[in-house]
Amino acid sequence: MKSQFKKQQKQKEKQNRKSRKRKLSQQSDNSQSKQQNVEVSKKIDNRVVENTTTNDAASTSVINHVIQWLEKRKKPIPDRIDQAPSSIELEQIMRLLPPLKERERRALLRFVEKAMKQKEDPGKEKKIEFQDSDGEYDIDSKHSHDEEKLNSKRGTWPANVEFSNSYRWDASVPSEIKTKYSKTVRKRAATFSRKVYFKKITDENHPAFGEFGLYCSLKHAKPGQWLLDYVGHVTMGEDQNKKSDYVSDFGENSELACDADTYGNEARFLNDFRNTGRHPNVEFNLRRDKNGELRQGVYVKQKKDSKDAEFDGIKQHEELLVSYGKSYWRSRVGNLTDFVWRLPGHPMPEGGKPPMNDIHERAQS
Ligand SMILES: C[S@@+](CC[C@H](N)C(=O)[O-])C[C@H]1O[C@@H](n2cnc3c(N)ncnc32)[C@H](O)[C@@H]1O
Repeated sequence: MKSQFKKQQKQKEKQNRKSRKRKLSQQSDNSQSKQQNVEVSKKIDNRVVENTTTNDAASTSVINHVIQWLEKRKKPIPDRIDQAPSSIELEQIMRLLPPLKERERRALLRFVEKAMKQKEDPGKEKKIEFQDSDGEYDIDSKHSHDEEKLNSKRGTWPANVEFSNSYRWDASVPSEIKTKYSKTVRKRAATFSRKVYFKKITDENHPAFGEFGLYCSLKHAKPGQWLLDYVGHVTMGEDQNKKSDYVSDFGENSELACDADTYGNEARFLNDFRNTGRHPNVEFNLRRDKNGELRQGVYVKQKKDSKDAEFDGIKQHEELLVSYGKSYWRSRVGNLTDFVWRLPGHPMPEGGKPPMNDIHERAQS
């Protein structure tokens, strides 16, 4: 009895699907012929006629997208949708649907809106996603003319450092910690970020003259914008290499250390603001990526957190500067007051950079 009922149900669904397909192809034929009519009338009297076709075709694809979304989630497709006029609005379609959860309603609306937008301007949607999401490491698209120009500014990646956008977990990190921070690790492309570039510092007055620095390649990086992640070899904090100059605290309780000395990405070239005459313009913030992996993001500072009253983001070719924290410097140079010779917002002192300002020399003395 049950199985016969099921059989009838299945047959009904099959018929519904067929009639839906027929209807959709009729609708698209209709809209095509309407489109031709509009074209013809334009040619005859050379006037811009209201394009009714757009509305019809748009609603047809709205229905299409709604059905596509429901089918993918194996949700019943009500007959009422099949019988709906092609001019139906998305809001009305939503009312014809089986009761969806609020979360599902929002997901469906987002899906249809995105699909419609992409149809209007297929290039636009992709571009926005590329610039603002953390999916940047997934994309292997063609470079624009501007990017090529910026690429030529980029320094040569040091041969002794393995480039990667994924963390390398030390075998000694307990598996509970590793899974807490990266349940499903996404394979990231080993490509440079398009938002930043690194190059040798040629300004003799710069405290890190002769080393590398990290610069903004975007026309304007807005306050609060995510730029890239600090990536490296991850160990427990107590196991960190004390001789490395590239260690950043990591983990929700800073129980880990992320060392980019011989493994990592461009974020390893971030310099500290001290003695540059500038305030820090970026900061580290922990974030979870779309798969829930914990990442140490490098973000443009928020206006309210900047010590520079005029701060409004970072301009193209401006150096990104962070604060390493006092303890980083104390462990290397001892007394910080003696080490700092130029304050933010202040000009170069007369006579230029003082002797013995190189932190490596100081550390050895
Ligand atoms: C994480 S690395 C930064 C990138 C480094 N400049 C490079 O070329 O690899 C840290 C090292 O950069 C240099 N550095 C960064 N900020 C500095 C500053 N404000 N003054 C002097 N040296 C700095 C120091 O040599 C420090 O040990």
